[in-house]
Amino acid sequence: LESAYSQQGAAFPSLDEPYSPGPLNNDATVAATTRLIVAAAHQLIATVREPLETIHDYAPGMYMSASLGLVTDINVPEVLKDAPTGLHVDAIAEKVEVDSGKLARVMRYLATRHVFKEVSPDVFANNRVSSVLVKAHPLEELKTNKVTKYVGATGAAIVGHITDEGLTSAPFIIDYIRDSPKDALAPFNLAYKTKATLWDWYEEPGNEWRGLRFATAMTGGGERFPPTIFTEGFDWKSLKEGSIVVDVGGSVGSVTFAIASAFPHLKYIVQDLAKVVDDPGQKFWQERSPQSISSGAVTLQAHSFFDPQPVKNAAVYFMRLVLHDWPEDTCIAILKHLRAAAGPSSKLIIFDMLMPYACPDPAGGPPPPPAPLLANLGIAIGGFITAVDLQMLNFFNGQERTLKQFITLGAATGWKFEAVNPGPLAALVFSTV
Ligand SMILES: C[S@@+](CC[C@H](N)C(=O)[O-])C[C@H]1O[C@@H](n2cnc3c(N)ncnc32)[C@H](O)[C@@H]1O
Repeated sequence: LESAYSQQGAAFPSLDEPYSPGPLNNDATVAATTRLIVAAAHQLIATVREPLETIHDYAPGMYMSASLGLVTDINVPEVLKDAPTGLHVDAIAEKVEVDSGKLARVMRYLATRHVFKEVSPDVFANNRVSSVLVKAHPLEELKTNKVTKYVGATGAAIVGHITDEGLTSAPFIIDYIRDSPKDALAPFNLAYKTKATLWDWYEEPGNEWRGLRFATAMTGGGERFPPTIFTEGFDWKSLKEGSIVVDVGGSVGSVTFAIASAFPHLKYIVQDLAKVVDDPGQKFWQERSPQSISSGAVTLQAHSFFDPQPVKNAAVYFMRLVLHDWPEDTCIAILKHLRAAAGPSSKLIIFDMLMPYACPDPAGGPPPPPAPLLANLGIAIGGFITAVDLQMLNFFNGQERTLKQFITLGAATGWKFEAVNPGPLAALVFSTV
């Protein structure tokens, strides 16, 4: 890593400095090397550590969620943004209006795990990790305006979503799996005593700001994946001028933005629930590319994918990270609506993660990493996917699926599997049978 950086005339970024995207941010070799180091370091820790110590580290994982949730909610990274040498916890506590002694304990818990730096006793500064939680508005606005608080701050929005409705629901995973309660869609429904899906719950009075936060989190979730996954996952150039591409459950349309920027000869329709396309959706495009909307190149359309698909015979229907939100029977309903609207040459593209086993897959797959590393590189690759998988269970009884499970879903709904472009987010291409 050091030599790759020095070839660029840059030093490897320091953990003590706030994050800024370096010259090798999207470099595939650097990313692969980083993953190997992370997987090896984590496996080494598990190997050498006393097992009880490992368990004592894992079991209280909820304190990490609670601590991250607190500092994000009360805007600590924002307060530290303009104090590169750090601030005494008394000064931080005064600005964020909480008890200083308790805040110091949370800050030390996090600094011990490399989120913030304890520069000297009780003096804390942002580091590379905590700095990604800085929000996009002045502190006074953050304190008073819950609705706009997370807008434009994807890292904070992801943490907010996970450590608020996610953390509240997670303990109910135990009851949900052990007792299989018949009338609960997911652990979330047990926790909040509601029959509403998370999406409907976001529309209830008092929760709208959480829905908005989720939309911001999704934009950030999307930025995690290089745009080449979408632009190279399918041969968009082969489509005729003016062909229609539908982004189903597209949220604000961040994938469409990546594809439309590279392939302006196509017409795009981003569909999502009215709340999403009308507000954050319009804002997203007004900020990035208002001419795409005014020229008609991109249309935002309120549509539920449980209703018949209004755009018939599109060249492509695609979905990113939609099917993982839903259990099998619901995915089948969504895919059948698309199949009913499809024409003979329509394609379906599913951008979703493929669940990798922690052991070699007897059915094949990419070459395994060097022994004795786990086949899914442990926390370096499998860590994120298995966490999102449990998150999908937590909120929706959804799941991350293996390639075989996607092919089966397609076959059950009239979509024939054609090809897969693997990667951090796979692009699975289907055609009509
Ligand atoms: C996990 S997000 C993915 C968003 C987007 N595809 C992306 O990758 O940025 C799932 C999306 O499904 C949308 N959604 C939920 N229920 C829906 C429905 N019945 N019809 C259309 N969209 C829906 C949500 O509003 C949310 O934007």
